[in-house]
Amino acid sequence: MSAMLEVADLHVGYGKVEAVRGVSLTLDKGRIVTVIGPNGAGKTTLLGAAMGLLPSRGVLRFEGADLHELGVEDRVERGFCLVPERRELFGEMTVGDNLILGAYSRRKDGAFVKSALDGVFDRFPRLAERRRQRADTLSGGERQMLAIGRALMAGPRLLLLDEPSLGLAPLIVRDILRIVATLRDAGVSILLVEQNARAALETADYGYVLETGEIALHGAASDLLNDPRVMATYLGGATE
Ligand SMILES: Nc1ncnc2c1ncn2[C@@H]1O[C@H](COP(=O)(O)OP(=O)(O)OP(=O)(O)O)[C@@H](O)[C@H]1O
Repeated sequence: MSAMLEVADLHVGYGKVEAVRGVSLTLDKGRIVTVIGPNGAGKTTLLGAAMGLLPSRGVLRFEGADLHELGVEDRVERGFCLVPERRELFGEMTVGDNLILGAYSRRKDGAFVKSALDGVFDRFPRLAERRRQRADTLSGGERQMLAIGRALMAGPRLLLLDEPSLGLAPLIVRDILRIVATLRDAGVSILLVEQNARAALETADYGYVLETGEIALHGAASDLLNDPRVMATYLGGATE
């Protein structure tokens, strides 16, 4: 089976500074692949290149098609959707209106928008309860749910998630990542970038460790959770 997303020897830089240096990874359809690593390792940069927000060189293919030939909108059309690290919600708009913006590319198809909205509200009852509330009145966890919900409004096939656990309490992180796992079970493929290595590896099928722009280690997520190097550096020294 060929990979849904194939990245090989990818280089991404800001001017002369190379932030991603020869990264290779693959993501098979219906899987959660996580990229873990410390602050500044290049995780966000990697997602930016995959989404087409940053120029890159190397192999970048989606279902066999060369992504370098596709702009951001083409990638969205093919089913890419990025949930950015800062969530980037419109605070003064209601929860419902933020969600509807997520279906912007299909805004003229009222039946699609309604059914997508119903789908998000089924998945996130908390957002349904707060649909008329301003987004800036939500808690951190609810904002992350809204950011993911807005991405789902576009009907994604590949979700790029940038640090969904950022700033959230451990119990909320668990809730959010449980939802991420249900999305995978519903057929959405997921590239999950995280600093919270344990939570990410407990959720993902496969993991890559990114250090200063290079893949230091990769393997089945369950193996990485028990890898002494990962344990020592990213999991606080021991498994629970
Ligand atoms: N706009 C930019 N201009 C110049 N350098 C940048 C820019 N954005 C990121 N960098 C640099 O690229 C490197 C990788 O940053 P990146 O944000 O991709 O890391 P990260 O692993 O996502 O870290 P974090 O968890 O802090 O977001 C860092 O050295 C960072 O300082």
